[in-house]
Amino acid sequence: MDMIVAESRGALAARLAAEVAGELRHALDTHGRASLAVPGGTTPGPFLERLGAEPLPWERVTVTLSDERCVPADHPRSNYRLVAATLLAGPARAARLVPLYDPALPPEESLAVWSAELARAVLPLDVCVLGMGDDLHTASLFPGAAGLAAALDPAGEHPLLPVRAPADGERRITLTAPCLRAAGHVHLLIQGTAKREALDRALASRSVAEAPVRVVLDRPGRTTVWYAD
Ligand SMILES: O=C(O)[C@H](O)[C@@H](O)[C@H](O)[C@H](O)COP(=O)(O)O
Repeated sequence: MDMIVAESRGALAARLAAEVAGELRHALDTHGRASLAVPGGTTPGPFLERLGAEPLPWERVTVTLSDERCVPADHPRSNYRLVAATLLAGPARAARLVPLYDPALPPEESLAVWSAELARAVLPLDVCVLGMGDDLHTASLFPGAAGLAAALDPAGEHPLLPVRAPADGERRITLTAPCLRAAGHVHLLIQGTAKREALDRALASRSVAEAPVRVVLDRPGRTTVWYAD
């Protein structure tokens, strides 16, 4: 795991956007298309906006989410809504955004439909940008979550699984650990001393169940942590 510390949160967003754009360009040059997963939450907005302004052939890029709350796409908590409003607000609007959840379908059918679409058109991810919580979750792989063991299973064959966030029981859909670990490049975007301290706890932890973010940390040269105070 490599770590880059930026002098400000603005510089962090700009530097990560340039790095991810370069990795997408490499994927496009190598196999004609590129796939990217991005997180929701309160941190990634400036990064997503900077990336979306990059001059790429976005019509050949497929974007999806690291996880999704089980809410309609126009709901304030929707990650799809966040990404559509930031990353896809400019030149990147030509990209295809693949959701992880369709409230119009029964949950099992929604999971099957989008799992199949990820397998057909998105996976393996060329680039995966993730966030992290102070509780050491990433995507929606929350410690103590109902469904966590199946989502962490290294032999698991599902790219997507349902979980419930332990704090409030919110239903979520998450990319699973094998799916995250198969990504070409993983970038963990964190800000603030509380998350810096949480990262230290994750690195010291010996339990993936207690520190799910570990599923992407032990990847020398393929995972980079991006941090600013
Ligand atoms: O749906 C989500 O909430 C995200 O995908 C989640 O994994 C997020 O990255 C972390 O919870 C950090 O969130 P903040 O950026 O808000 O701290």
